[in-house]
Amino acid sequence: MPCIVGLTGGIASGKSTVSRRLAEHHAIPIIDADAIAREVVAPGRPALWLIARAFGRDVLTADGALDRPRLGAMVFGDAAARARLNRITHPFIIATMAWRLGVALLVRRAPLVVLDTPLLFETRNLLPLCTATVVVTCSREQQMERLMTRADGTLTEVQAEQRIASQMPLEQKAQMADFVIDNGGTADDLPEAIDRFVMAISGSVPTWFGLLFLRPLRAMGGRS
Ligand SMILES: CC(C)(COP(=O)(O)OP(=O)(O)OC[C@H]1O[C@@H](n2cnc3c(N)ncnc32)[C@H](O)[C@@H]1O)[C@@H](O)C(=O)NCCC(=O)NCCS
Ligand SMILES: Nc1ncnc2c1ncn2[C@@H]1O[C@H](COP(=O)(O)OP(=O)(O)OP(=O)(O)O)[C@@H](O)[C@H]1O
Repeated sequence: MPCIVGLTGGIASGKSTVSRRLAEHHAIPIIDADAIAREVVAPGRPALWLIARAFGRDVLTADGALDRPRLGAMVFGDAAARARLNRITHPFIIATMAWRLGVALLVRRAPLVVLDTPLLFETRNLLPLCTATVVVTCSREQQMERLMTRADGTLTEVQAEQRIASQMPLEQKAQMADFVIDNGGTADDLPEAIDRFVMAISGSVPTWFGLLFLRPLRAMGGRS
């Protein structure tokens, strides 16, 4: 029985860094919601047309692509606008993720697949599929600092704070998860924490337990 791990965290807490090591060092297939979220809004795709209809043609660049900074500025400080964007994009993202999960499990016969999903606990759409969940954590100050550094001057402090506030608090996610990868140390500390997690997931959560107990519990909205 394969194991499907839902990987999540807060914005800039280190999910992609963890995913990269899981893929490169442990050969685990990763299905990356952020990457798919970009694919489904590529020029010519129906989601982009729906976004332009809902938010106006101003959210497109001169060459017809999505103006991500502009749309980001519109949705991260406005819950209603964000919900509207999520209603458009999430069905396309979920369908693509489910399809790729099917390919990884049935065609590639992967024993373990990771769904890298920032909003795993917020939307709960993919939670019923997961046999285990893991959250990448760090402090709020580290989140701010990493987010600002990565944005390289393109985000104001207020915008960075809005992005953090648009997600469930990281401590709450950590409480809901089966596993936590602490990324509160340096980048050099992280590989060891990831490898410990891989050992734990390979040994201590029998998939039958996840499928029989954790998944139905999550589907009912209960805590794992
Ligand atoms: C608003 C958009 C255009 C901003 O693009 P931008 O390039 O600045 O950010 P990027 O897509 O790289 O996302 C960075 C991080 O922001 C956070 N984030 C993205 N979308 C959302 C959202 N709707 N709600 C809360 N947090 C979000 C995630 O932690 C994500 O990892 C883009 O994030 C988007 O289209 N979001 C809607 C799709 C979505 O929900 N994606 C998240 C994965 S399901
Ligand atoms: N332990 C660490 N110390 C310092 N910087 C780190 C550490 N871990 C990751 N980073 C850096 O922090 C930034 C955010 O990391 P990463 O992109 O992995 O986060 P994420 O959770 O995937 O972000 P997002 O939610 O935006 O997709 C990156 O620039 C990364 O190089």
